[in-house]
Amino acid sequence: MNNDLLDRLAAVLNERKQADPQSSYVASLYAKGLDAILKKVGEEATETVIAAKNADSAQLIYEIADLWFHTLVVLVHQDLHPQAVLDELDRRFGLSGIEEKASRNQH
Ligand SMILES: N=c1c2ncn([C@@H]3O[C@H](COP(=O)(O)OP(=O)(O)OP(=O)(O)O)[C@@H](O)[C@H]3O)c2ncn1[C@@H]1O[C@H](COP(=O)(O)O)[C@@H](O)[C@H]1O
Repeated sequence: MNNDLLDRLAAVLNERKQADPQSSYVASLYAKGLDAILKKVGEEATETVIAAKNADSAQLIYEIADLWFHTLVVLVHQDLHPQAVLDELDRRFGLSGIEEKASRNQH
């Protein structure tokens, strides 16, 4: 998922806070509240586990897309931007030193 896609998706998810729940899936989730959104995250996580155990690659990609999507809905619902998660991953990657080792090996 590149940053541009995350930015555009986060902008749409924010806009849906003002949308009609009858016409938008995301607005309908917001209207149901945090517990309903978290229930979807749990369901998608379970479906991800099942797809992986079945070694079904296409289904696994589909379910992880659903899982990532619903975790993005949680972030935006909590007024957080997905960039904060990328920053945290970036920080951990930097701490691991893998980036430096890889660049050293190229020389
Ligand atoms: N990326 C997604 C996306 N991924 C998954 N989903 C929805 O997430 C749900 C996944 O639930 P399930 O797998 O349980 O399938 P389901 O049986 O249809 O779901 P339920 O009836 O149990 O809720 C489905 O209803 C999918 O349509 C998504 N809905 C919307 N988006 C994006 O969000 C944007 C805003 O969506 P709207 O709010 O609908 O305009 C869209 O432009 C899309 O880019």
